[in-house]
Amino acid sequence: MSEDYRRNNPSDAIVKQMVLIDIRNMLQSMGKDIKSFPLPEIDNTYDDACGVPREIFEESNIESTEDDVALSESLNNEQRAAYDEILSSIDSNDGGLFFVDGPCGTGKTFLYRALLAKVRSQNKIAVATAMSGVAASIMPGGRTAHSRFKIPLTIDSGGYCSFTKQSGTTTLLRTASLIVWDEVSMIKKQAVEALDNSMRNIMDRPDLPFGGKTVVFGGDFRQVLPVVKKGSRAQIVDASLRRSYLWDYMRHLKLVRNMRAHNDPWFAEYLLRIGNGIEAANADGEIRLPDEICVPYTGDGNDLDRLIQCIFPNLNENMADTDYITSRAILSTRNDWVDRINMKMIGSFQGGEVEYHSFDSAVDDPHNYYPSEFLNTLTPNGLPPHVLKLKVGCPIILLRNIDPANGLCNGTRLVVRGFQRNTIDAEIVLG
Ligand SMILES: Nc1ncnc2c1ncn2[C@@H]1O[C@H](COP(=O)(O)OP(=O)(O)OP(=O)(O)O)[C@@H](O)[C@H]1O
Repeated sequence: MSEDYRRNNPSDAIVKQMVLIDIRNMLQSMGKDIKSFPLPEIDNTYDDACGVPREIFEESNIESTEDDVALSESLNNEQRAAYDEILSSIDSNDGGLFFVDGPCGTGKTFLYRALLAKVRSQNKIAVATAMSGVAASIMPGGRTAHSRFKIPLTIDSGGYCSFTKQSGTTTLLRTASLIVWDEVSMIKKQAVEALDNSMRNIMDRPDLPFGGKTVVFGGDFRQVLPVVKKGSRAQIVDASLRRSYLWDYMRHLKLVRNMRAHNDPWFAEYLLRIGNGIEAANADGEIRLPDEICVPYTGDGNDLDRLIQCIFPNLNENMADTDYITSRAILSTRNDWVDRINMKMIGSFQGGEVEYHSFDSAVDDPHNYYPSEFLNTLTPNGLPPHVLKLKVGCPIILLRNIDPANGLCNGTRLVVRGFQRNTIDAEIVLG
């Protein structure tokens, strides 16, 4: 970080201040305060935000590209109707809630991008969020909803977001003309209701949903629903936004035409049949995948190698090609399988291997019930394995929101370019 600043600034003191300001901003975006760390005092003279809350400063500096501004000209009829309706709600005083309802590939993201560009080109603030970091990162200025709205990780009905009335988040949300929240079908209704409660409060309009803002939700209930640990089907459905009191306030904007289908119409229709529950299934509700999209299982011990060979053919000739690396992926349902597949894949890459080890120890464990050998075998969500093996050129995925404003958020895909003792040099390739 300091090296970047040093190029334009010979003074050590100024470089130090600029780095401290960056660290403060990153900590702020994670909901932390630099004052709780033993770091030198900050001199705000070097802060380019000049006292404007960081959230507003960043949002007002998002510049829409020419391509994004031009998107509105190529909307299809359904997208155009939704676009016009949402824009006219922004101009009204009482806002409105919208749910963009479309199966995968019907151009929901395309529509959000067109809306965000239009609103920002009028020098208004548009806040773009999604449930996952990956979906957030394909919208300009996108953030995960949890980090943007400070939604508590566990939340009951009637809860509130954890920003205060004096915070930068409050100023941002009060000023915003449009809020977009994608993948809301995957989020628990209590999280959306918490934002509703907080918005009614900060806007001082307790009788209007979201305090009279224009909020565009999007998602597809045919895809993934909220996670309810050990929840039954009924509990999962009950946790979804469709069961919220807010659902009835939403104007439903349907997108039906599949804009991705021209690449692979058969697959688009197949996914739609599964999502709509009309694909043939056996008595246990299981669907048989057609042979032409399967790598057959033989049980001879080489199945995983065959799968890797099929998805990543000629890996070593193509490993420098970022398009090749990022346009394919092997997904797995369990973390221990992900680790096994990763180990095999790393073995297939050319070049020297570097190993990073975690430091696992249990706090307050005087009888050593949790020895580090045991802790090292655990594969919890969101943490890398105890032994992380990497090679230059291999793809990696970020598991934390380190610097969302600069594209480093949970789900960003990168390619390893080099190694330091405690850090990895990597280049963002997607997200
Ligand atoms: N009006 C349009 N004109 C041209 N291309 C479009 C249009 N709308 C969408 N597309 C293209 O169709 C593809 C799918 O669109 P998009 O990603 O917005 O769909 P989505 O509904 O968000 O899909 P998913 O639910 O899978 O995320 C993209 O390549 C997008 O650029």
